[in-house]
Amino acid sequence: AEPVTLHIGGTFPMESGSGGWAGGEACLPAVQMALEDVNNRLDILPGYVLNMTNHNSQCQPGLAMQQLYDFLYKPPTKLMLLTGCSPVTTVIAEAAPVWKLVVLSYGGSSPALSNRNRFPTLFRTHPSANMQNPTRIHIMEKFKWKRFTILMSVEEVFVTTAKDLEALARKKGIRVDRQSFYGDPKDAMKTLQRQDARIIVGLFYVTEARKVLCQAYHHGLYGRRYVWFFIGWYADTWYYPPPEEHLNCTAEQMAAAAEYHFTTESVMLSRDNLPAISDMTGMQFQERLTRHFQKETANVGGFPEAPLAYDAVWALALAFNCTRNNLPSHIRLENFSYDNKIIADTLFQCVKNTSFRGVSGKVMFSDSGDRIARTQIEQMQGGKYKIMGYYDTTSGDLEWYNKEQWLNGRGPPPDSTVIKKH
Ligand SMILES: CC1(C)CO[C@@H](CC(=O)O)CN1
Repeated sequence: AEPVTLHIGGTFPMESGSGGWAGGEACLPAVQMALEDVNNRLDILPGYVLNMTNHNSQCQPGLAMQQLYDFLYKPPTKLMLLTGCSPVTTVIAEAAPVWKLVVLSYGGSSPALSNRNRFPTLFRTHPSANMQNPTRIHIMEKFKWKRFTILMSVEEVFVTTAKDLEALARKKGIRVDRQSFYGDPKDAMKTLQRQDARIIVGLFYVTEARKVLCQAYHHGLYGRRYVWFFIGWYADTWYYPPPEEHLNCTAEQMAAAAEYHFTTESVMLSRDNLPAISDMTGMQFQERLTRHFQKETANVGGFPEAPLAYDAVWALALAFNCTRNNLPSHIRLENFSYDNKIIADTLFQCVKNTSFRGVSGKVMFSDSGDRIARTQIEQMQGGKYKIMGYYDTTSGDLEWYNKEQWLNGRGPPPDSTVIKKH
């Protein structure tokens, strides 16, 4: 018999529009690869074939609303929606429950998306930006730093991340000061100097990071007595000053200020040699996806997040499979409609119980639908990032390689309030 088609909708930000994330360039091919792989598997959804209608959201919420309308009011009925960047995920995941739709986001990092009241049916294979906070606190404790300063740009994702970081620090008796800025960090940097800030966690996009680094150089806020934490998903050479940004720092000055800074980022590609459920290891997936592009993958939007997009389709397919096996005999998956509570509730439970080895690592969701992922810590040494270790939030274990370096080879700098032993 002909296989029955199950339809899904997907939005992909192919251009960054107003400075958003243009991750669709790599994530759309990754999703299409996953749909092909799942449809070729006889042991998953036998008798069914998955089909996706996709739109280019340009990371624009307004455009995404129009596309949601298109998904909903143009047949055929969709059983689930895939979304990319946070602003689009926010509007679609807030509306979706009205049509009893589950939303799976492969690119939403905003901590605000963990709100189960606003987004009751949202799950994301992309970790929340908050996932890095327990790691940052663990490192502060490891080096016995009792005080640090958050320097942040006032975008929502950084404001929410900073709030979570402060709350965690307070719980651990670590003092936190916070300096925020929008666009130009100059005044905030002057305040850091006045407050004798030594351990600084930076929360901003890469363009602001370069301005901060150049200001740090000119204010002398670097070297033996300072430790900077930057976000780890900037490009490896992010601190080279692009001429068009007119930073009044040379490459050497930027490199000097950047030396020995730490970064934290969520692990998005499994390093396991054990193959994932798709029979590929993370590396094999990456090699296969690279063949789709004629240019350097470092310049392909969303390439680091592609494993998350690939695994989102597997999570969706396994949840459909689970739903098929748990429906009452008189109801079939293809009977899904936007007011069918039994299928919607069964599907929600199946997604909630997701647990499989993906190319991005173990895929599991917390009660708020967040991706549970490990964090990677690196340090800039001699202009190159070196992996310092991994932190597993679930177990609280820090796998540390003892390769960190400090200026003049001595131990970590004091945070200027460490109670000196008399
Ligand atoms: C790590 C990054 C770049 C964080 O922003 C995500 C996009 C978003 O949250 O809108 C994509 N991944």
